[in-house]
Amino acid sequence: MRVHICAVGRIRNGPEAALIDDYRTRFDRTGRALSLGPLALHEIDDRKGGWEAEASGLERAVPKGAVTVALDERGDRLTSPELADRIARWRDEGAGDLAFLIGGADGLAPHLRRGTGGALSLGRMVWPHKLARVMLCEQLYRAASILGGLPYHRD
Ligand SMILES: C[S@@+](CC[C@H](N)C(=O)[O-])C[C@H]1O[C@@H](n2cnc3c(N)ncnc32)[C@H](O)[C@@H]1O
Repeated sequence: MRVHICAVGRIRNGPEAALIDDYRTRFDRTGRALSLGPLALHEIDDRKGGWEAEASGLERAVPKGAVTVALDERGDRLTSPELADRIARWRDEGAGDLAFLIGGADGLAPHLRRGTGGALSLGRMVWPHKLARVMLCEQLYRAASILGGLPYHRD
């Protein structure tokens, strides 16, 4: 199952880019034996068009038929093993693509705040979109390490 992050805003250089690259590489390496990945990033321009343009950019970036999960602070608060279980279930049910959606400064348009795979919260506080992307990449790597039986996650 291919995994996608469709996110408003561009991250070029800096600490967030380095962390995202690191977790993405680790996810791809660990996921290969688990039929997970690669992890693709799709960035939507946040400089023109406002909310509606961002929403249609996100919709265009999502592969046809993908299970979609919105990142939203009002979403489901899962443990890391619960997220890993959900990802394994979508994979085992035959989903070809899994796409996570991250909004920009104004958040996701209301109709995108819950995907076909629900909404995922990283806690009740609001994080900058760049940090939300880093945290999601880390949780994806953590999920792969849990499913692969690696000693990275400790309860
Ligand atoms: C700066 S936040 C936007 C906050 C905006 N006020 C809202 O109502 O969504 C940018 C994006 O980061 C993600 N994000 C921020 N905090 C989050 C959290 N606690 N859980 C899940 N996603 C979060 C969401 O995708 C959000 O659209």
